[in-house]
Amino acid sequence: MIRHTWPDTALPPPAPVPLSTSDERIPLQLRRELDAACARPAAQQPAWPDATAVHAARALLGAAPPITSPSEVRLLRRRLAAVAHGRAFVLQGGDCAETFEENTEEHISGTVRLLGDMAEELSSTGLPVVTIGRVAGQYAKPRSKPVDVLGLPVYRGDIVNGQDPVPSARRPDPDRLVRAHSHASRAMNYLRALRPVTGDVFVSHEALLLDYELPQLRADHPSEGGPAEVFATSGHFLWIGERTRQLDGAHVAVAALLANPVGVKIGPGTTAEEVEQYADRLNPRRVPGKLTFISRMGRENVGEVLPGLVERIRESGHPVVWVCDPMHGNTHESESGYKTRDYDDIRAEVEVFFEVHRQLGTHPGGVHLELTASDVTECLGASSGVADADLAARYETACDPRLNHRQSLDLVRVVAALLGGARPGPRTVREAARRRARSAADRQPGRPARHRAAQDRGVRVGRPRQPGGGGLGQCQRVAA
Ligand SMILES: O=C[C@H](O)[C@H](O)COP(=O)(O)O
Ligand SMILES: C=C(OP(=O)(O)O)C(=O)O
Repeated sequence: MIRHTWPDTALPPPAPVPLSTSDERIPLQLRRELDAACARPAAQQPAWPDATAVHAARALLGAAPPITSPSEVRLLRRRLAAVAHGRAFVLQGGDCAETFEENTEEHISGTVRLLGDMAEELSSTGLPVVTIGRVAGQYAKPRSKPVDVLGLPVYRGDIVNGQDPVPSARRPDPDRLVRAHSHASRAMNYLRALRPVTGDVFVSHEALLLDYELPQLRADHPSEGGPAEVFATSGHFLWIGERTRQLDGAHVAVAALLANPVGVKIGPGTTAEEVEQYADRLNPRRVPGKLTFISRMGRENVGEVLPGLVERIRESGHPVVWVCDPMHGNTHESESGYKTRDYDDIRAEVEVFFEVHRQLGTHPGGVHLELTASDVTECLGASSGVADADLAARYETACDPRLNHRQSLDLVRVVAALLGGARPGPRTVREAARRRARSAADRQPGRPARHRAAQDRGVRVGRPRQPGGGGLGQCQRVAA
């Protein structure tokens, strides 16, 4: 195998481009707070080779028309508030990595149609669905390693560099920041045109690249009066990824100043203290719908880790939205060498997520999926029966494996059935209240509440107690 050496790797790393925002449209006090936020360490930023070009790109982004508007973002905030109160459900999905090449009518309408079909299935439970695409801005990818198997700098999404495995393509190019904005604007424009047939589709992406996000901040005053709010106009909903959620980092500090609803991806290493700190930092005024936790634990960990986090937040009284991303904790390499995910693992993580919320009397607020309407072969299993030997046929993702059309519909039927079962009707509301009362009683020394509830349902949460049974962390079905 040829190992390429990227020409710039021999040079000292370029000086970081200052991230401060000097946009005078933002009130001075907020600008100062943003500057302080940006002075914190920011993980996963590209080593742009040319600082002048980055400044030029930022100036263009600062002058460009916004992709989303404050009024749309406020509408989403209200919808997510309903989710936080248990009265609606979030369906968030789309490509792992959008590409400029696939920013086409066919691709976008395919995703929107699929999300629409899935939303319809979910709304048969009686709960309104808040549909949020990973669309119109999902161009940046955090990576586990800086170089790939060929020794080339990794692909970091079309907003940074190209996929081709050659050194010139992998060089970060600041002009791509501007191209990303123009692709996102076009996608958003088309989504607005589709609105009459598909209802509201809000857009979201990982707020990873601060050089993209900061120039697009704009201030707006609520119509009912009150102080100016700062909006990220690159999307409606932005999330902080598992790799950039450092509590002392720039991503959390910047997100804390935004009026947009924000999400935090939380993996299996997340502690109860951390989730409470995210809630205190990102939503100090406890506005329902402002903060979403996107749990991406993996099938093996979700039953062990998630209950403690949900309990802590429930006890803190923070009105968060809980969403399950069953994709990112279930990635593995197939025998044939493809990065893949097994439908059974994805489904199992969703089931445990619902079970945890059922036991704790909290609302399983949504799912976050990497999917495409195309008939790709990237994830294994489900009714389309994709096997390892099939992966090569249509493995087209730019980064992580997505559910294809059939797999997405298979999964949403499972989610709808779980949601139908979890929906609080009059009886289950009383039951939830009883459970909460029991839980208070169980805080006295003795069995933890969730273990008692688990026994009631034939489901065990937490580590198995049998000698030699260590290592299994997920909820386990036990013989009834
Ligand atoms: O989508 C998520 C991450 O960007 C992706 O899983 C990272 O992939 P890697 O571990 O191959 O770098
Ligand atoms: C990178 C992603 O996820 P995570 O941060 O959870 O790994 C993603 O959703 O694209």
